[in-house]
Amino acid sequence: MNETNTIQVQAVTKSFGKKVVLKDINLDIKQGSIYGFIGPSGAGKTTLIKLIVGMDFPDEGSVHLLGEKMPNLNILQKIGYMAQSDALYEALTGKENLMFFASLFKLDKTEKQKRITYAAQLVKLTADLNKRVSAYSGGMKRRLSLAIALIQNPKILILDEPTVGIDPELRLSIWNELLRLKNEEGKTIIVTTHVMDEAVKCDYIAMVRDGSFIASGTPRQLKEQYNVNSLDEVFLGAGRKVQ
Ligand SMILES: Nc1ncnc2c1ncn2[C@@H]1O[C@H](COP(=O)(O)OP(=O)(O)OP(=O)(O)O)[C@@H](O)[C@H]1O
Repeated sequence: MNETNTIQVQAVTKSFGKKVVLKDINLDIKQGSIYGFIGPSGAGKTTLIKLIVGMDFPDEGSVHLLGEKMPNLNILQKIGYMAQSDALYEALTGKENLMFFASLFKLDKTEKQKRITYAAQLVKLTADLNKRVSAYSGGMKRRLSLAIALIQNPKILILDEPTVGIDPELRLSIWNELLRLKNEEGKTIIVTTHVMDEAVKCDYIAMVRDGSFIASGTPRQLKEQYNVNSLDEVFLGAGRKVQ
């Protein structure tokens, strides 16, 4: 398998009990692109992300990252994952959290220090690094989680609603950095979002509803296909088509 096919999802199906949460999902994500999953609450976005990261198994089908079948512990160093709920050590400071997560990866001392400084600056937490996380606001915790996802300089970033609870100015600067990481460093990024103005910044979008992709393509292709001017209208149009 070629490394340019960074993420491949083939005919994936997943159920919880009798509820089918993902139905025959196929994805082929090339290196150096941003892929967005957009869709209403309960559509199956987080479940799909967990299968891609290797936190759960599909019932049918397969997931490959960088040519390796998932789940696979050997490539964890290459994946930065930010979950929807923050998994932080509240009794530790922001810096201690970053140091802890950095120590899980193979980084030498200088590199570790450099990455902590970079990640903290990116999410504008440098001035608050010595405060305990229990004193952080919700938005600060999201920002720290994002910094942790970036700590080992992974090739692949998988971010579940990374900008929820973050103010518009910082959201913009985080998106600018995601675009830079893609353009200059060739990172491959998956994000989930409810926000159309973020979806527009993705190279490809999959609109997810009831466990299926109801539409997918570049933002431009989708608007042309539905002959509309906004992704909101594409989503409404695609939803109507499947009803
Ligand atoms: N571990 C689980 N056990 C049972 N049902 C689950 C489990 N995880 C998810 N589900 C169900 O699967 C469906 C899809 O959930 P999922 O979290 O993937 O949606 P989502 O699109 O990420 O929603 P949101 O935007 O609210 O995060 C929901 O109906 C949810 O209740």
